Amino acid sequence: MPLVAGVDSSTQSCKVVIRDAATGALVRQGRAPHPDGTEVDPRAWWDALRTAVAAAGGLADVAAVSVAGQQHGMVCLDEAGEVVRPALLWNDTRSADAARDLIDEAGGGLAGRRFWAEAVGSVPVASFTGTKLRWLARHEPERADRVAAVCLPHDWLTWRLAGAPGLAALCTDRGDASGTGYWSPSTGEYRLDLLEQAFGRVVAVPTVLGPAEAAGVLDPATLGGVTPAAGPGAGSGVGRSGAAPGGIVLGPGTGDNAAAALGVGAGPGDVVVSIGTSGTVFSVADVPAADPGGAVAGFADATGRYLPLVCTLNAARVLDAAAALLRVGLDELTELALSAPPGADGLVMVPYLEGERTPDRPLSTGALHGLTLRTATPAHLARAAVEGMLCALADGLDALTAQGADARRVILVGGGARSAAVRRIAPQVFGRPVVVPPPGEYVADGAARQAAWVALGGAAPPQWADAGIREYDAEPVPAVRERYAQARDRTVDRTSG
Ligand SMILES: Nc1ncnc2c1ncn2[C@@H]1O[C@H](COP(=O)(O)OP(=O)(O)O)[C@@H](O)[C@H]1O
Ligand SMILES: O=C(CO)[C@@H](O)[C@H](O)COP(=O)(O)O
Repeated sequence: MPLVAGVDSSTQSCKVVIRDAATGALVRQGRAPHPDGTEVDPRAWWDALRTAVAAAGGLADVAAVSVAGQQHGMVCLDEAGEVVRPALLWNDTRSADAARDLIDEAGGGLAGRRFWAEAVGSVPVASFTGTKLRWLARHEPERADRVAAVCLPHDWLTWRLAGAPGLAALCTDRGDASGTGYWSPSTGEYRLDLLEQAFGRVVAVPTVLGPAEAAGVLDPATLGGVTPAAGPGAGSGVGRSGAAPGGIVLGPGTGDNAAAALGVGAGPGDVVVSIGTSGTVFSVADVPAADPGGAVAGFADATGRYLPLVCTLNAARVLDAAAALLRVGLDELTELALSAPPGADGLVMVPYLEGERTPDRPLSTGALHGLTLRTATPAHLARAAVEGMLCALADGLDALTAQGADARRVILVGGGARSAAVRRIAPQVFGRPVVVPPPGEYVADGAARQAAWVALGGAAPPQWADAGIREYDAEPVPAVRERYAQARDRTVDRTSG
């Protein structure tokens, strides 16, 4: 059976998995770090992809590869296909004013938000590509003048794998297109009028492919010296082993959350909570969402359906920050958090360390409330960090269910789900059991499953064996969320200095 590769080019790193297309069995994998920051030269992602592919033993023996990536990042290209400026990422909040302006231009207030929710499924926030284009047009007009095409991180990487064959060859998928702010999940069409409104003129945008439509063929020269397979089970040259005679097919790819939904096989009644750099809460739906309140983004998924999603800017890094503050590792942070009582005796952390997207408070800062001599301990702080991060996600879960999501099962994934404290405290905060698949790369797995769908054909992605799940249940502790609700609006904004 052929092998397939899935890539997750996420905020903090690039991960590559090679799996058996028919069974989904993991054959080999690799990873490489990304630079820090909310503004990144896309060439750094390309270098990381090459390194991760090499660490995974190369792609010589795979039949198809799909790239999933962090959503929304603005990658601007000039006529020659060169990157115009470092990409502004989903967690870069400099375009918050642009988001507000776009809402105001549509009538402001609820009317403005309703307009956007109905037009493109989501109310603009600083994360979305269209607001970043508005920021570019306003703040860097000379660079803006050079822009001939705009695409997203996964679109650009797929295009590079194809050998960067001209701007007309750029392509994307429904899932990632739905996070731009100028593509409508309900009609399946670009809203070039809204792109023009945001940027001042229309530029080239990627063709939106169907869920299992090929994006082209990998140009082996692009991976240079890292293509030859080196790992166990690897083949020995393009066109040999499982690779298709016509070359390695490129799948359409998708946004990382849509890929995670594919990777965990999310179905009716499932809500996925992902704790990575972002915290996301989402489900797969048969009808598009349009939440004028703005908490739920009405994205599309990677199978032809929809992916209503709530995203916070502050998730796994809240734990990283708490560990750094306490000068402990993540394992010790877990031990500390679990040694404090639920509710941390009233210590509450509002986790807006990077500003916040949901609720829309791009300038906010984090806060600690309830400090007393009793709660001024490392254990209380560790517990408050885990609970505060989870309370923000629980608010997201409420927003998603208010939009009609059926949350019979919460599936917890992402780097933060590796923390035993997160796994054990989540049911107390969410008020329902959570299931946790074995630690893995579910975004890259979803991309691999899409690649298998492209390689094998068929009306639906191939069924892969369930990785097995572990259920965590605990008595709900409503007081934790009640106390958080008292605290979450009491934060100060960051100063310009
Ligand atoms: N055992 C652990 N406990 C808590 N956090 C962890 C643990 N292992 C990894 N992480 C965190 O997970 C994050 C990376 O998760 P990941 O889902 O790969 O993020 P992203 O997809 O945004 O790059 C890092 O911030 C890392 O510190
Ligand atoms: O902006 C969103 C979703 O709308 C984020 O979920 C990004 O897609 C980044 O994901 P991670 O790197 O945190 O997985």
